[in-house]
Amino acid sequence: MQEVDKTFTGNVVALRRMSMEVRQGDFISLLGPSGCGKSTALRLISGLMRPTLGRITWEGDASVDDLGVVFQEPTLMPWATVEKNVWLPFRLRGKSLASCREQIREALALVDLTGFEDRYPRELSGGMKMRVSIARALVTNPRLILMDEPFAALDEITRQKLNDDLLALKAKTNATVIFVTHSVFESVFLSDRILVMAARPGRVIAEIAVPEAYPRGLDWRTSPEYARLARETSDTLQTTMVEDAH
Ligand SMILES: Nc1ncnc2c1ncn2[C@@H]1O[C@H](COP(=O)(O)OP(=O)(O)OP(=O)(O)O)[C@@H](O)[C@H]1O
Repeated sequence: MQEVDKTFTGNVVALRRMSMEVRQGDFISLLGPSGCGKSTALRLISGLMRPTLGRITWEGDASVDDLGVVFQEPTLMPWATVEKNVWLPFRLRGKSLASCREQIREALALVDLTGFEDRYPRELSGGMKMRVSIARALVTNPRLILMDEPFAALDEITRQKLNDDLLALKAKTNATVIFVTHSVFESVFLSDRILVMAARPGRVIAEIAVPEAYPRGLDWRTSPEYARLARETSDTLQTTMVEDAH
């Protein structure tokens, strides 16, 4: 993404000169206050919208058709079983359920839902529904996973558990992830790069590196380096609020 601008009608500058380079295996967080353009950035990357200015380019065999997307709401089909929900990306590509069963089984195993294939969404907790949604995003083995505040609606304990699970999954698959969040702690825990954004106009004001190796767990969450980076990130975010107040 190079020097991308997105302006909506009414002259709302949702993004100004946003640049970002994503490499295989990166875990990047977009962190910022409401309205700073985080979701707009994801929509541009996913091709749901086009930039007003600037370019988004894909290198090698990466492409906009090779994405998995996870939203804040799990957006499962209530009338379909877990297995059929996870089958959806394949179904949209014209593949039969029988031909995808093995991949669906593997994706459900990755999110710890083996044995839940025949359940319906109403029989699952909020955290489990989110895991189904993650399995659906992973099932095609996409080059890039976009996650838009996936855990924001969950309670703190479930959220921490899913953060741990997401990193375990990253360790297993070396997934490349762009993760939108409002949470300083989540961004420092999960990512290796944090892009701190400010609103009006939406833009990146700082990039903070988190040079801690994966896998990360409780030791990382309770380490002095984690606390120091959370402080630095929080202070940087604070400057966006001060600007906002003026
Ligand atoms: N389709 C649209 N038409 C007009 N304005 C829009 C549209 N989508 C977003 N905006 C505006 O663009 C700006 C950025 O919105 P965006 O949803 O990307 O922010 P965000 O950082 O994801 O916010 P939040 O954290 O609240 O989800 C906001 O001012 C928003 O009102």
